[in-house]
Amino acid sequence: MAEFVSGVNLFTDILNLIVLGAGGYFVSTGEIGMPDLVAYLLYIVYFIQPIKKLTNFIEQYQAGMAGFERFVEIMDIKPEREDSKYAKDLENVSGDIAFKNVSFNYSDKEKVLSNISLKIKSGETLALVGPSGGGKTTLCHLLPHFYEINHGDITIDHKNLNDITLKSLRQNIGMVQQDIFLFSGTIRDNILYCKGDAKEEDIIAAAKSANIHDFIMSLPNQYDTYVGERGVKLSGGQKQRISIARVFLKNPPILILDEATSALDNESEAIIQASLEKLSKGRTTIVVAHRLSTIKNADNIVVLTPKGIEEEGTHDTLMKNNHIYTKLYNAQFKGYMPDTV
Ligand SMILES: Nc1ncnc2c1ncn2[C@@H]1O[C@H](COP(=O)(O)OP(=O)(O)OP(=O)(O)O)[C@@H](O)[C@H]1O
Repeated sequence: MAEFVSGVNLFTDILNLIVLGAGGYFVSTGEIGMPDLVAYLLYIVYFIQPIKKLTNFIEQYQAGMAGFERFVEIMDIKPEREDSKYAKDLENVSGDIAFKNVSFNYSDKEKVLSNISLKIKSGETLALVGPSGGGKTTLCHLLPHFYEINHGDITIDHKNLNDITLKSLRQNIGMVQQDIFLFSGTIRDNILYCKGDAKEEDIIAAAKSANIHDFIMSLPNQYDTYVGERGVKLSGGQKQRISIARVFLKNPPILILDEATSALDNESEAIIQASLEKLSKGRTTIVVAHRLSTIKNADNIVVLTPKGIEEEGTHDTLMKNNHIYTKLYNAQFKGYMPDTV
């Protein structure tokens, strides 16, 4: 299709040149007069240019859809799974979460998570830390049922994920991920994605809570500003804050924050951290933390390594243990590297 579109655009460009060239030639030889030339120009404007606009529209639509499908893949489709006939909607969620002896692997080759058990009480924050590849993101992705586990149970409010309709499950979970997806459209469209019927004042309140409203108002078209290839270019921090506004608007009782590893400048990081703290208030939150400074106040910190859960407790308890967490912490704050993690 893309080849067809660019082929049509090339064709209309050549047609424009031929018509203009021929018009110029016949005017210069005196064979046609000005009225004919005007007719030629009208032909270009009314016939050829609309074809071009249409093909450009198709091109933009395709680019937008490709990105949109990637996003939907994350929140809606992965994997294609039918609800069981006993599945019920998750309603009035309080947000108690439990993983009981959960094992999971992507393929037959190696187990990514083996016999993981943990609990998160309603409204509390659990932080996952540990070396790269330990399975932190994977564990988060099991909660919205992106994958089927091989063994064990995952429950929300004591209801097994298998007995909850996928749609209602995901309506109750908000995610702020490392890879932020904004689709081609306006800033308003992007904030509205999870709640299409939201009122204007709610959109603005969400943007204010995500510390992005003032920036949006500084743009010439404000909330109607286009983002994406043909729109305004946004920094990583600004995109992150728009994705946070989206979750504020959705207002789910359960939150998954997979902290971005990419370097944000200190100012952006502080602003984003402040809005994430506000977002997680009163919600059951799982946070994957790479910067340990952000999770000192978490109710529970789990150290996940390829061996499984190696340590668990509050920041103070884990520092007293003087084991893996202490080494990770000291590596970040005192500048020396751990030798065993
Ligand atoms: N979609 C996937 N398909 C196959 N293997 C995967 C997939 N995603 C992750 N893995 C593998 O699973 C293991 C755990 O990865 P995961 O991303 O969960 O770790 P992590 O602790 O979140 O790492 P990081 O701190 O680098 O984000 C790794 O060996 C990784 O290569």
